[in-house]
Amino acid sequence: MEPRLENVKAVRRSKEEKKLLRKQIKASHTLLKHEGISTVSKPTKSLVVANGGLGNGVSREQLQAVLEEAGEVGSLIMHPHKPYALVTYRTEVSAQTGHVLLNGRQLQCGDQVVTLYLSFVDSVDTESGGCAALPPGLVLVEEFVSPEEEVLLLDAIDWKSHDEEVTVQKALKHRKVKHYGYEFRYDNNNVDKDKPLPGGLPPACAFVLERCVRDRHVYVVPDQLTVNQYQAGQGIPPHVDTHSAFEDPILSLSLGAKTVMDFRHPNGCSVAVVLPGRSLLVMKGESRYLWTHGITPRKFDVVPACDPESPVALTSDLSNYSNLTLSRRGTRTSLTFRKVRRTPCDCAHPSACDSRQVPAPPSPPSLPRSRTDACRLEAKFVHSVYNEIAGHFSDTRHSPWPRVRHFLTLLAPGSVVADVGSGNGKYLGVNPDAFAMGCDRSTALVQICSERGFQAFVSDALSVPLRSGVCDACISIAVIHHLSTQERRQAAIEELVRLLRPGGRALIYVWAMEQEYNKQKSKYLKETREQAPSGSYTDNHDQETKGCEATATDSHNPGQQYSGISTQCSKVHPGKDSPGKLSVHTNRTAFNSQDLLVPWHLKGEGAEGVKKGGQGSKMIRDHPADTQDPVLAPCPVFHRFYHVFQQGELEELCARIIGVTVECSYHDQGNWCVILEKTRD
Ligand SMILES: O=C(O)CCC(=O)C(=O)O
Ligand SMILES: [Fe+2]
Repeated sequence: MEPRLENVKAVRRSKEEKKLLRKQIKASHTLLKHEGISTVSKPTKSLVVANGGLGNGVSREQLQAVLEEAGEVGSLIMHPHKPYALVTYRTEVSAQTGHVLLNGRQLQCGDQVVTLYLSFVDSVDTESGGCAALPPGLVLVEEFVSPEEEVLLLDAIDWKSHDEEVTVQKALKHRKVKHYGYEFRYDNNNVDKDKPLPGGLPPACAFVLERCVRDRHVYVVPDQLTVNQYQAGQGIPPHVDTHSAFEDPILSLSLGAKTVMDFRHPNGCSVAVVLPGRSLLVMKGESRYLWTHGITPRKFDVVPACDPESPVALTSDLSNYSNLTLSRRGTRTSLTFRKVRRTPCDCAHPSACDSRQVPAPPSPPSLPRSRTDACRLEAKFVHSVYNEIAGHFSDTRHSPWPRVRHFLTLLAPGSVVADVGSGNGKYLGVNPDAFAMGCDRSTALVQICSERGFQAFVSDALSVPLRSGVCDACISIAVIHHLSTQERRQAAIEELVRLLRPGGRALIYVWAMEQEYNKQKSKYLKETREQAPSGSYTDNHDQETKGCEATATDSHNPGQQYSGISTQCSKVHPGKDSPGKLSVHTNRTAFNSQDLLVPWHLKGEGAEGVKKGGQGSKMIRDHPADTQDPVLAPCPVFHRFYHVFQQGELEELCARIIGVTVECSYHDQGNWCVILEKTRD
């Protein structure tokens, strides 16, 4: 009996080990795919700890303690929201011990358990970023009021009448809001300027206002106050305070627990600002008019680890930091003081200004009649739009489409692949054995590729700066439909063919006019607004569905700020009045013309949290952007030009090109696709 038992035990152990190894390999594939981190098999001093990130709810202290079981830790890098950490031990022996000892280790993080998987990496960049610049015009004044004054101010807020109005359930879900001076109406994002509230501002606030004037933060005394009280887990969606409602600047006094406020430029650049209790935030100029501000609803913030409990204001783009930790949120009350505006806003940011949007709608563009027209149309309705929406666009693009992945994974090791129109680079890491280069017309998207560790450069799809015949394969996914004439669409395919060596293959995807094929509706049509609420993104086949969709708020939000930004056509309505003009497509409906403008509703940071939580990476799940929140985030609308392809059109275009054969063509979730082979030079 003895030996048999021993045998069973041995088999069991090795099964567990095998399972662990499988999971570890899977984790390192995920790291490569989503984070661009390559692991190596030979031992080094550095390890990537999958699932050991701040994004998994693991705190720095907790992870450090576990890692030190294996030896002395030289550096530990934990980036905000990421599902991994990077550790460098003092010696390779310690790293090897850590690799053996800690693989599969389970950590209790709040009410969830995470399992760590460790793999060696070649080296770790230990650069710790400094403080990022604040958005222009933003000033943070620490210790603006004393602890005694803080108590006095908090006592002066009368929540009683507020609490009677809201049900317990609502109060639990949302931050508490109370207005003084004038009511701020969330239905039209404006104030009733002719209906001042009785009682004005609480007298207890007078000293704050005097101090603000004394210190020249404002020149005109504010006459409106909004008090927001946030419990841990509550937030405010990203928004710009309506230009036509309030003057510049806006002052926000933070009382109680500190929080992190996120500022975001329309180009996607974001800065997280730690607001300590008793500090005054002055939003002026660009930071007041152009950048959105918001607080992501979550229970922990990621803050620099140096002194997380200190009230010192640390303003930074947290993604530059390596030395970060989690800080539990508490109750924060903010007093936002504003001056009601009596004349239309004449700020320097008309693209974001609701006062500027009353004039007649700008005329929609027509289909181009010349090469110059086409370039102009694409510059305005494709290139500049992708630059403006790059951050949000990238947030909605994570999973490679299976058939594109399949094409890439079949390539022989060492193959050279060009992804022409690589977007955020989601295909560049799919086949680690191939050498993939990305290029895109959008500088902002190329920047995102580089940040993810991919090779990418800025290039027009019609003239890629690579030698002819250098590629074994090319992909062009959701790119050619953005070209506005047939000549240019054909030229884009010719350019792919030029890059291929004889025998090389290209995979092309374009959006299909036929969104229903073989009696099957594409996901784009199937996902109704209710199924895809604002900010809820899942990534799948349909290229242009997540994010360009109209959201539930659109139709109920007459006060929504349409910026139209670069496109200037957010109020374009096609049809009878504008013959020959491009029509604006209604998202998630069938196409009724081949050449059209497709709206993209730019969302802020709130959506990001949802996306990250939904990636299966065990990230802390930020509360989904709260569509019920009374503050409606202004949602600028951009329009992108598309030529949707009819059945057979893509093949026909390929057939015009000499030295090419179409190997196969298919319909894939609302796209027409071909694989072509270059038969000769
Ligand atoms: O809580 C804060 O500091 C900001 C509040 C705010 O942005 C607003 O009420 O518009
Ligand atoms: Fe605000």
